[in-house]
This record gives sequence, structure tokens and C-alpha cells, in this order.
Amino acid sequence: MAVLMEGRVAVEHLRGLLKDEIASLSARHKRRPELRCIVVGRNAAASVYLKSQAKVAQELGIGHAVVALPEDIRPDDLIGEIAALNNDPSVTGILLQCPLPSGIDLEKAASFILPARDAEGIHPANLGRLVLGEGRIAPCTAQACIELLHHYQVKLYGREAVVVGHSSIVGKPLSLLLLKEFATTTVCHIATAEAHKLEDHVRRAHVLIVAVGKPGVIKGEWIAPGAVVIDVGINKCGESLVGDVEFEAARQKASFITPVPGGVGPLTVMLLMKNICELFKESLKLQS
Ligand SMILES: NC(=O)C1=CN([C@@H]2O[C@H](COP(=O)(O)OP(=O)(O)OC[C@H]3O[C@@H](n4cnc5c(N)ncnc54)[C@H](OP(=O)(O)O)[C@@H]3O)[C@@H](O)[C@H]2O)C=CC1
Ligand SMILES: Nc1nc(=O)c2c([nH]1)NC[C@@H]1CN(c3ccc(C(=O)N[C@@H](CCC(=O)O)C(=O)O)cc3)C=[N+]21
Repeated sequence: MAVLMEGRVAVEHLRGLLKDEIASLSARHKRRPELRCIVVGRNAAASVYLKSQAKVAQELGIGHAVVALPEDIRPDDLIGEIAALNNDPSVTGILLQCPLPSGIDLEKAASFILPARDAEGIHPANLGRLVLGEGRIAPCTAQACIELLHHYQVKLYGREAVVVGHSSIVGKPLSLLLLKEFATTTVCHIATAEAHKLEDHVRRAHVLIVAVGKPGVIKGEWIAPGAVVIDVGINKCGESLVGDVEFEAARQKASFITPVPGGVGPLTVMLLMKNICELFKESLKLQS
């Protein structure tokens, strides 16, 4: 039976550090960091994220406001909203929440966020730094997975890491961070599933990280004995939240596994706040 990797426990140390740092910066500079979150349309996982953000921002002394936009917004109007936040001197960081409607391209929209206000590190300049291994602001969930692995002292050097999902906010940046740790990294996606190869890749993973958004897409029986499993997926199932991995069956085979909720989610939120704190410090340096 696997040990649970509890993000809600791993996060406590960071919570204390950030709270103290933000309190002292805010007192010294007589202003607080401000996060603005752009949300287009409605989505269950995005609502869970927003709720957690608002709660943690308040605990840490970070201002938080949502810019809610209609599902049928035109791309140019979304860019206008981003520009308004870029030009507002009180704003520290901007988060463009996914998913976006089918007519709007995340990567294109993200390129309009000022790199110095990019709360998630998804502007091409920030992603470029990540490729070069020198990124400071990296996508929060990718960082959260690495933090969890470090917290539970999981060895990555020379191990087979398999990432399922290749989105710009999770799978791709995470694969770069795993490479930085010298894990031998495979990235699977929809074409892997269509080629009926997903099971083969999952079966040989020492470390498996799944970010798809489909409950049960990874069968528990595919997990290699002793594997480490991180389930990023957040899916609403009635009133409860479930991940992408068949949890109970996977738990019988893995050595470590994240629960959903209580796994990656709380760390994602705290690392978003850490990014905001970093952007705030940079902005204060520029002013002085
Ligand atoms: N816990 C947390 O902190 C966070 C949770 N999430 C959750 O993680 C999930 C993924 O989020 P995100 O990356 O934004 O989602 P996206 O929809 O952007 O990406 C999903 C990825 O999964 C791939 N995929 C779809 N179906 C399959 C399949 N059957 N087999 C293998 N790969 C498949 C897609 O491939 P293709 O594009 O080629 O179709 C795509 O790369 C969601 O549930 C989201 O809510 C996200 C961020 C943070
Ligand atoms: N640009 C962008 N970046 C994201 O990182 C992003 C996004 N868009 N869109 C939506 C998904 C989803 N996501 C979550 C993060 C934390 C929790 C979270 O805090 N989860 C708690 C939930 C606690 C509860 O309410 O039960 C937990 O898992 O324990 C949930 C969901 C980030 N996402």
C-alpha cells in the first residue's frame, strides 16, 4: 500500500515563509502584492482553483481579484483586457486561467502578458528561460510536482519519468524540470493513446505524472510495482473531486501516490503565491 504524498502537509513550511516575507515587504513599501486572474467562461476545475487562490491570497496578505469575461469574447477584446492589467501600476501578477474557449489560443494570448507580470511563467520569454534551465518564474503545477518529489525524497537521477499530457501549463514545462533533474523523460499525449501505446509507457514508469483531465484514464493495474504516482488531474465527480488515475487500484501497486484532493493542488496554489512574491520583489527593485 502506497504512502500518500500530501501536498497539504508539504505546503505548510512555505506558507509560513511567504506570510512573513510578504508582511515585511508590505510594511516596508506601504503596498501589497496584487494578483489578477482572468477567467473566460466557466469550468469546474477552474472554479476550484479560484476558490483556493482567493483563500490563500487572503491568508498571505496578497490582493486577489478576478476579471470574469464571457465565453464568446473576441480574441482582440481579451488582449485588451490583458493590456489594461499590464498598464495598471497597482498590479503585480496576471494569471490567465485555462481552459480558454476553442477560438482563443493560450500561447498567443499569453504572449501579450508583460513578462515581468507573468504569474505563471508562460510568456515565451519566461518559457525560454525555463528551456535554458535558468527560469525563476516557472509554471506553478510543474514546480509543485518537483517540490513534492523532493519533499518525499524521491530519486529522479537516471530514473524513468513518464508524463501524460503535454499542455503548456503542465506537461511541457514539467518535462523540462524533470530533464533538469536528469530523469529519463517520456511525454505521452493523445496520439500515444490513439496508437494504443499509453499502457506500455505507463508500465515502465518509475515516476508517473498524469495531467490529462479525464477520470480513470490511467488504470491502476498499469502501475509498475513500487512506482511513484503524481495525479495532477482535477475532475468534478458529483460533489467530489477525483484525479485522472484509478486511485484505489493504483495505491495497491505504487510506493508513493498523491491523493486528489490534498495532493498537487495545494502546492500549486502556494507556488503561484511564491511567484507573485518574486514578481513583487522584482518590481520593487525596479522602482528603487
Ligand atoms: N492540481 C493542480 O494543481 C492542477 C490541475 N490541473 C488539472 O490537470 C488536468 C490537465 O490540465 P491541463 O494540462 O491544463 O489540460 P489540457 O486539456 O490543456 O491538457 C490535457 C493533455 O492531455 C492530453 N490527453 C487528452 N486525452 C488523453 C489521453 N486519452 N491519453 C493521453 N493524453 C491525453 C492532451 O493531449 P492533446 O493536447 O494532444 O489532445 C493534452 O496534452 C485538468 O484536470 C486540470 O484541471 C491543471 C493544472 C493544475
Ligand atoms: N492557467 C492555469 N493554470 C493552472 O494551474 C490551472 C488553470 N489555468 N486552470 C484550472 C486548473 C486547475 N487547477 C487547480 C489548482 C489547484 C487546485 C486546488 O487547490 N485543489 C485543492 C482543492 C481543495 C478543495 O476545494 O477541495 C486540492 O486538490 O486539494 C485545484 C485546481 C489549476 N489549474
